[in-house]
Amino acid sequence: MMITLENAGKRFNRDWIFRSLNYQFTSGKAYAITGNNGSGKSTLLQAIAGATELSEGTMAWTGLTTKATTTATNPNTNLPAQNLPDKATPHEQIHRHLSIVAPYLELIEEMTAREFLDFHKSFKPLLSDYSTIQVLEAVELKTAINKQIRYFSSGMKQRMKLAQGLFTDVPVVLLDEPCTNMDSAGFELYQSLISQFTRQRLVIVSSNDLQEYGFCTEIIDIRDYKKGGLKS
Ligand SMILES: Nc1ncnc2c1ncn2[C@@H]1O[C@H](COP(=O)(O)OP(=O)(O)OP(=O)(O)O)[C@@H](O)[C@H]1O
Repeated sequence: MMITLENAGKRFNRDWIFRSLNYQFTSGKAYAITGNNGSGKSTLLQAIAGATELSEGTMAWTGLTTKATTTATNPNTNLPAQNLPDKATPHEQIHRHLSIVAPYLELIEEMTAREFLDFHKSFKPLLSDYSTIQVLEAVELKTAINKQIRYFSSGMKQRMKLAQGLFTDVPVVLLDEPCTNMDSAGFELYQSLISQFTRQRLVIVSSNDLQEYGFCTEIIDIRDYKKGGLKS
């Protein structure tokens, strides 16, 4: 699958956050969005997620396969359904195909770790072969399985967010400052999880910290897309 930005721009009031951004993100690759504080990394990530509208240009997700049966055919061509031309996913459905880890997305503090993951998987399945317990084990939170999230430390909450983000069965993983509040063991865990669970997916990391985005092969410096002023 692909995410394509064409002539994309976003502004808040009179300030352009980014502009004239042409870019194609493809499955199986990892991308980093870098830039100083307030430069627009999170804004770009939210635009890619379809959570914020662009002010100009377009953003399209194409090539997402709906699990067609082998007997389904295109009535116009009689070819198997998987040969149908790529159709852009409607923006209101994009959220179904992504997981996002971000400081501004809160956990449900009244729930225990187990309840939270069970609730989450009723909307989006976990990676096959992973039970709630196995996911919590993988992020080293098994001993906190029945603890309410409100009593978690900030680093434990971040591990919980990573569990939700990386173990959800979706093709696109968006990570905004994914190691916020993590200690050195947390960074190591993050890097190990990334190498195990993101290989076949499209991953985009918004960060200034090489420990968070060092595995990415493509770098987008948001400061390269600042040209232009207010169009009148
Ligand atoms: N809803 C909004 N309304 C107005 N301005 C906004 C809004 N959201 C973000 N901004 C502004 O857009 C700019 C980019 O913010 P953004 O959060 O994308 O930056 P960032 O690069 O992710 O920053 P940081 O590294 O500090 O997380 C900032 O100047 C911010 O104040």
